[in-house]
Amino acid sequence: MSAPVRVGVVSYLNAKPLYYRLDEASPNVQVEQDLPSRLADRLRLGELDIALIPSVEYFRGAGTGLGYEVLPGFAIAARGPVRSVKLFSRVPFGQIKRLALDAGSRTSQALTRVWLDAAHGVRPSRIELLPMGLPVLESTADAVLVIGDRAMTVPDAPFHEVVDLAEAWNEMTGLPFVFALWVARSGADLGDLPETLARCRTAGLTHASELASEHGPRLGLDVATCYDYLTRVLSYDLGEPELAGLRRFAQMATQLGLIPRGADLVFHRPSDLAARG
Ligand SMILES: C=C(O[C@@H]1C=C(C(=O)O)C=C[C@H]1O)C(=O)O
Repeated sequence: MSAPVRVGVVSYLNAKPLYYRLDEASPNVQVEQDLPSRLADRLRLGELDIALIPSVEYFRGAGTGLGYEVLPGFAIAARGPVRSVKLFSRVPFGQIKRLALDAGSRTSQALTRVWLDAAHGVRPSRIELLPMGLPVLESTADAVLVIGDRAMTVPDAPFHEVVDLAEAWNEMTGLPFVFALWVARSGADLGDLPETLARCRTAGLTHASELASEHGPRLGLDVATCYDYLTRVLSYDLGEPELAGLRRFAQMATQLGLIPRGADLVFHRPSDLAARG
């Protein structure tokens, strides 16, 4: 038997439908859960063959010649508010000088800077990481970006202004926002993994109520909220509207120097496509 395909998956609730029972569906995969930022680093180091990585990290890898390939048709995206990517600010957005960014994120880190620049003309002079272990309310930065499961339980009340960044993006551009993509290292032999992942996504969404009941209580969220989050708030397709959102984001992030110039989308082409004619 050939070596297992090393698959990195985001540990947050939002990604669960994309790899629903993947290890049962495919015996030759090794599934590893991690934070989005860590998955990006591990894919870059060659410790994984394919991973759900922050979309901005695809462009960084592609722009530095890593030979990354996007699996067509899949994404973690939102067409309106996403609920789990929020900027909590103690001062009016236009006055943010010191910004703390969730250490688990990469894409939303860039989105925060793109949005602050485009919507408020703000480029914070001091940018730091919000460590995973630090309670959000303990950060003394002017504003704090928080993503994923923990973002959904941070109260708004202690802050001056709070924004859902996917909603803000949609209001600014009229486009969906793409947070993460399945990205493979070029040359990785994925076998029939793309087809298996498509089946997992279908099964995951069919079993969204089971995922909501399993994870809601653990995360301190009610099951109906989780179900709504998985089935209505998030979208898992990479269609034309998502691609338009992704390209616009890449353009704006490039202008701010957050992505190298010339990074373009390259899609993974199944190895048996040519054989099928
Ligand atoms: C919507 C979210 O998407 C996540 C956000 C990411 C990022 O900001 O880099 C990466 C992966 C996604 O799972 C979230 O975690 O809340």
